[in-house]
Amino acid sequence: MNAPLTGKVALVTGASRGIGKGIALVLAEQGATVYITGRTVNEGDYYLPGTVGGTARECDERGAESGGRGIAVACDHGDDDQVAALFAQIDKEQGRLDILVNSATQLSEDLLEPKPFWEKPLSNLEMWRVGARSYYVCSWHAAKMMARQKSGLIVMISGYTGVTYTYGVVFSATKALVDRIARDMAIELEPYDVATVSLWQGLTLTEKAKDNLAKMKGKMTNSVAGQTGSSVEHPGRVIAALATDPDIMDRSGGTYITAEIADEYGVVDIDGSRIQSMREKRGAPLWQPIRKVDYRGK
Ligand SMILES: NC(=O)c1ccc[n+]([C@@H]2O[C@H](COP(=O)([O-])OP(=O)(O)OC[C@H]3O[C@@H](n4cnc5c(N)ncnc54)[C@H](O)[C@@H]3O)[C@@H](O)[C@H]2O)c1
Repeated sequence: MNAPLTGKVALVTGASRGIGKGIALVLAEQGATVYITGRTVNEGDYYLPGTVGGTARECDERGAESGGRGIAVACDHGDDDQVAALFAQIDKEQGRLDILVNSATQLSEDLLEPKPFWEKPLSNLEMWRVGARSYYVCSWHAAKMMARQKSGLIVMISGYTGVTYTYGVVFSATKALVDRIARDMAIELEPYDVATVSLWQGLTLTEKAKDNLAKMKGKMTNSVAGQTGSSVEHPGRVIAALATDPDIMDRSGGTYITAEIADEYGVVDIDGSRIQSMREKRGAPLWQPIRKVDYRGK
């Protein structure tokens, strides 16, 4: 029963499907109690696949040996009151929070349409509301609990798009913003031994990504060409390694390429394969994530 994350409490936002779901499953398998959010209200079959209840059930199954489990909470991350209620619930039920993974992002339907920004609707700014602002709001709540307990890890799921042009102006700016939020939060959280990191995730074979790749067949954009992609669980394995690293504070405030940090921890994908970083694969030296630096006034 003594798994690496036994006794730890985690929250993974946007985990009814996609990367959030993959991360939740790994954290539960490694022993954590994982709160899972998504907007889906499960009327009828609570455990419907593709809903928060469905992920919670899979977490229970994956945590059968380690004592890990999933707790589903319907929460729209665009609604501050719902998010406040979520954190009040975690505090009441667990009294602590060890890991926050910000993953919920409301991608626009026209994300892949190659139109300039002024020809896309202003509603695309939803990606800032649920994808950047929402990362800040959850981190704000989590920081209160983590500073109180003097430990914790806050993870931003970000991407190379923080420094590259990918899928247009709004999407790229979303990732640049969350990278920067993680860097500055780290400075203020350092006295409390709470770490923040932003992870540049490469192509990940979510349900949606597989669908998009099928649609794009034969007309691959520069941003995805040549990538093989990882499973949705690979980033979860990396986050579990970060969460159990006794020297995690040395990394706090940094932006890391998930594939590169996986190599540092000896983490492989579920099929045993090593995931290659896009930077390595395509020799793109300008894609420099910023590792931990103290840039205060320097
Ligand atoms: N898939 C990739 O290849 C890839 C690569 C790099 C980075 N990322 C990043 O990973 C993160 C997750 O992306 P994904 O590919 O898993 O997306 P996805 O669309 O498959 O999953 C998004 C999840 O967020 C939830 N969500 C969306 N809006 C919400 C809201 N308002 N409230 C609560 N939950 C909400 C959805 O229900 C879903 O569970 C995003 O930040 C994305 O930019 C993805």
